[in-house]
Amino acid sequence: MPGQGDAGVEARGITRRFGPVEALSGLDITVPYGQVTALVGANGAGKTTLLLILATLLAPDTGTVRIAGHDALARPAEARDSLGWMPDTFGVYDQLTVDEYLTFFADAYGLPNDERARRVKALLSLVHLEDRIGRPVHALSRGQKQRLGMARALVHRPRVLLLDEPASGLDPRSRVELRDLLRSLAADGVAVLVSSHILSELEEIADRVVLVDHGRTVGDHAMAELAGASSRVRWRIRSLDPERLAAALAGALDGLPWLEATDLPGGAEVGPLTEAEAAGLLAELVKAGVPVTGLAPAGSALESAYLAMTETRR
Ligand SMILES: Nc1ncnc2c1ncn2[C@@H]1O[C@H](COP(=O)(O)OP(=O)(O)OP(=O)(O)O)[C@@H](O)[C@H]1O
Repeated sequence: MPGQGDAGVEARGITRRFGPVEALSGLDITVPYGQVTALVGANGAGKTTLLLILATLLAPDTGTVRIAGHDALARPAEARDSLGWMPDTFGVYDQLTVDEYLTFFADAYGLPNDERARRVKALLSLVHLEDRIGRPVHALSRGQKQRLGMARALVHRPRVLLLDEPASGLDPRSRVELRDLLRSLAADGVAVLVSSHILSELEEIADRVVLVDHGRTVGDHAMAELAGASSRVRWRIRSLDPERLAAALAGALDGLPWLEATDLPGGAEVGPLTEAEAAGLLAELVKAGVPVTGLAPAGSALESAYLAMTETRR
């Protein structure tokens, strides 16, 4: 899909205050076309504030924002034509039916009359809500509303898609479908930016991750690069004799003072340890006669990168 500008989103030096709170303090972000970029950070890090600014719904105090090549601050209407926005909470219009709701937005985006009905039907089928046609929006469940919100964001075939916690109300099947949908949009050339706290899920969706902390970008990594990083992670140990494992780990804790161990059914979780440290611990356990049946990283590479970032910033 031909895009304007080098990337879907290019924002530089964004600052935004709310009274005494500096929500964003010089944040930079680039969201390339054809990729899913994950926006990750602790509660209050500034993710929603950033997404609202990129969606042209909130003005920054300083900085520049380009959406599909358009200056979003000087020409917000042009930027809006190029972007789809899915907020974390669903808006109003509860009295409309599901199809009236989408038709309203198709109309607002200036879709030609003869295309509107077809587009609405195709979108409802895309988010598996065809059987809700004619039903009021207020009768939808939270997850169904999320899916309708996704359809709304796609009405005008945007080249840039911004999603704030899109998976939060979804059941497991809908999450898988959301993942597939975002991957296929990226494959079509759309620049997708998605914020979420569900790191394991993002790892399967995203090509890149931008880590935000206290209103600043503190990391920008390709997911493949993170997977190869040898950072300390937590490890899950399975044992035929969990009690002996717990006793042996209690001994090991003296030699590895930073190590924390948590009992799990049938084993324990320990960490943070590098791969080499985990192998060393395993050798100690085997030497102590503990029947170990499994040793595997407990979290994802993204989770490790995130924990490493927040560990140093506490
Ligand atoms: N309208 C507002 N008025 C005052 N303070 C605000 C407002 N919006 C955000 N803030 C503050 O700005 C900071 C960043 O908030 P933001 O909602 O962007 O964080 P977030 O990363 O999206 O958090 P979460 O993961 O909890 O959704 C927080 O300290 C928040 O309290």
